Amino acid sequence: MAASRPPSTPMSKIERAPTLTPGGSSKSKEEKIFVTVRVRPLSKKELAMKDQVVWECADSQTILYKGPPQDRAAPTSYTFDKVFGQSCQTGLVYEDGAKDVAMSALTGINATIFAYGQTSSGKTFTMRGVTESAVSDLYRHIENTPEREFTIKISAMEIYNEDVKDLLKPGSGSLRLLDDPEKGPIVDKLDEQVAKDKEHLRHLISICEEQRQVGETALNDASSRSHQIIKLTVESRLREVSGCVKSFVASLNFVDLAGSERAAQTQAIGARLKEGSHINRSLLTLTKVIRKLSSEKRSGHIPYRDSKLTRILQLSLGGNARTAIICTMSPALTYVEQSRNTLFFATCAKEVTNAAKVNMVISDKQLVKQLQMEVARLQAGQRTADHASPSEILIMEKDSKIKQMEIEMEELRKERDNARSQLEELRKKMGDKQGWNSFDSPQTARKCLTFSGSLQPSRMVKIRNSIRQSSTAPFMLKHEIRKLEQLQQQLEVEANRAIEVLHKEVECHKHGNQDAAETIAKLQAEIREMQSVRSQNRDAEMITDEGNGSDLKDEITRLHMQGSDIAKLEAKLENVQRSIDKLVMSLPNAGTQCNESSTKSNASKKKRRMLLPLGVSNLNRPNLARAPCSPDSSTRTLEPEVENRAPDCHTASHEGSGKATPAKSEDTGDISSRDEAPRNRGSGSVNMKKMQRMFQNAAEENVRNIRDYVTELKERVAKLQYQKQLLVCQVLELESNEGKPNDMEEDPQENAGCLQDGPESWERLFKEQMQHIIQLWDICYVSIIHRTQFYRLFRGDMADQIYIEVEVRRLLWLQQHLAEVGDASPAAPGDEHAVSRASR
Ligand SMILES: Nc1ncnc2c1ncn2[C@@H]1O[C@H](COP(=O)(O)OP(=O)(O)OP(=O)(O)O)[C@@H](O)[C@H]1O
Repeated sequence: MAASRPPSTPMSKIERAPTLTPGGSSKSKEEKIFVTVRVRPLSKKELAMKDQVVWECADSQTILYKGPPQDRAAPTSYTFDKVFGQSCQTGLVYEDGAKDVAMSALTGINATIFAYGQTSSGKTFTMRGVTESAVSDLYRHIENTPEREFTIKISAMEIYNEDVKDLLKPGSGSLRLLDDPEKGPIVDKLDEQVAKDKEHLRHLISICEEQRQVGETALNDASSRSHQIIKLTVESRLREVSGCVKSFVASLNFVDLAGSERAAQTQAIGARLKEGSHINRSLLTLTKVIRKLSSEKRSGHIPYRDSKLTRILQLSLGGNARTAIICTMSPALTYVEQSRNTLFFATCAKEVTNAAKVNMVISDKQLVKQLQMEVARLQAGQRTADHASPSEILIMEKDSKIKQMEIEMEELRKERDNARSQLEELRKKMGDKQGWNSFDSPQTARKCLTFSGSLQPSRMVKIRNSIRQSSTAPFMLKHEIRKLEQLQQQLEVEANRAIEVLHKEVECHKHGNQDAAETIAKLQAEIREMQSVRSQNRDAEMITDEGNGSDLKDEITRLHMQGSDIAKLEAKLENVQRSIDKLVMSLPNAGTQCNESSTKSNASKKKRRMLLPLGVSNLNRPNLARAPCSPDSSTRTLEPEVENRAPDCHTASHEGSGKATPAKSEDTGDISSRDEAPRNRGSGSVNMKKMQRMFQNAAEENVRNIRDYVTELKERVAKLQYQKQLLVCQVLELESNEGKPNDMEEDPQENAGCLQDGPESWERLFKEQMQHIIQLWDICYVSIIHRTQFYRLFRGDMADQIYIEVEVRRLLWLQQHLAEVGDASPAAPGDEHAVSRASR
């Protein structure tokens, strides 16, 4: 029943109702048509006829039949959303019966208010007041809502004799009805005007009323002969426009129907009769539609299309709109049947359910802008994909390659990190096992310094780096220092032994050179004295070494102290050799075999004197950068197999002299060998001269052998001196680099790989390094003398590897130094200018 209707929305809420968020409510809301009944007062004619008032409003929603009993089946009480008695003003009817629905248009909800009733029941009277109030309220709301911009448009039509006519455009003829898929039925070419303001709208509305077909009937002097529909389109949007803001748009229809009439009562004839016929027919269709819509079985056919009125009002009848129907009726008994029909219609109408929803649209301007942006985006994508210029294609390809390279670089970084971590683990393990800070065996040290590969530029850099790493390692230097110390001691012993043997040989050789013998004896005494001093020093050094290990600086200092000793030894050997040379020259068989070597030896001695031997006072970098002193004055080629090796007595003596080795006879002091003694004893008839000559020849041979042996010792001492110099260079380099970060990454992996290399690899590496050294000699203006000495002394023994590396290291430093002073251009071999520079 209508009694269960929710109360209408107060106007105050409508005026300041919060604006709905666009898109916040697109869901429809079902709502039944709001139906009210207004009973007008008795008209003058009804009063004149003393017609009886038979309808009375019992309350605001109930109307009762108070007249004489008629049809017992007819109800006497009707309830609606609102009933307005004879004294109610139109304002109240609007407020309570239409305003809520009308103001829905401000929030995007379609709204329709129409009046239904018999002719002269007061439909036009009511609708004019309702429309006027709604217009007033619309503009009042607009004025109170400055944040939104509103637009109100008006169009108006009448359905007169089933023709649709434009009330704002008189003479436009009958307009067609079209079905729009979205909007529903629309009137084609219906004029629509924008109301500039409230007055303008009122003016336009008044024009519509003036254009409406009105005719005089018996019941109404100004009877509306058509259905009038004034349509207001209300649009609103926020004034601060953003891209996503949409507008509300809704239609507010004011429908003033023509009244049903009975021809007998209206006494219509002619046109009026025809009009009445159309009116009644369309109203009958409306009634059918309402009845259908109000029935429980709504799924059946709704005859909207049976009349233009129902077609045009289709959305307002059971569709997307809120609808309010004001049914007007006369209270007179005379029209009780028509009033009952109205109440029956109203009763049906209040059962019709609509499904109204907020209508949001994007304005054309916004829509165009949005579409333009979308088109631009699509065009850009299309151009990129299909119509890129050559330069754009190139850039895209580059970008793709860069991305690919970045990916590959990332993979390489990961591989590098993995390799480093694995290497670090390997180092730790090896460090734990053998202790990288202390090499106990020369073999281990040598393996650590092993290189392999070809002498490509990159390989050269690796060699340099490895040299930097390996040759500057303190433990390696210490090891080499110790080795040199041993060699030095060994040479001292050998030299003393050789001198002793020589001395005995000379003493036993009666016709030997007495001066030489004295000289040898004197030297022998000096050497013994030197040995005694060396033994004391060595005892003290051993005490130091038994501690926590001596400092490298101390080591090299001690080696230098020994260096003075070995220099003395070298000088003594020089003297001994000179004496032996004199002795040999005094021998009867002294031939030309010795002349050549002696001549060259003397020349070498002169050269050697021109060069300063390395001493303590030379321990500074510039001096060290010079070519080291020439240690040798002999032309004898030093065989690799005897280098730095203690020769045994047999190998020290040349072939054919082993049987006459003086060492074998030193115990007895006899110059004759034991092998020779029986021979002497068993040959008493032998000519003594012949015997003496044989002894003399043997003695001479011994002397020559001793001379060769001494020469060999000299060579070894010279090499020892040279090695010491290189070690000093390296120690100084190490000290100068102390605390500095290593600017080159160590490549332990490379060294680890070299551990597997053998002598063949070393031979190849030696050749490469020598090529490198020769190149650096040219670059660094190294003297020809130094080159010759180095080339002769280091012939590829693996034990000399460290000195090869040190030479490279020294030359690299020299190259860098010369580059800094701006003179590092390669010199042609034999260039005197170059020689002088490298020797300065
Ligand atoms: N509530 C009312 N109070 C006072 N007078 C009214 C009321 N309703 C209608 N009238 C008067 O009744 C007469 C007929 O009213 P109206 O023209 O509005 O009827 P109608 O239903 O529109 O008729 P029709 O269908 O023929 O056009 C008018 O003169 C009008 O002034």
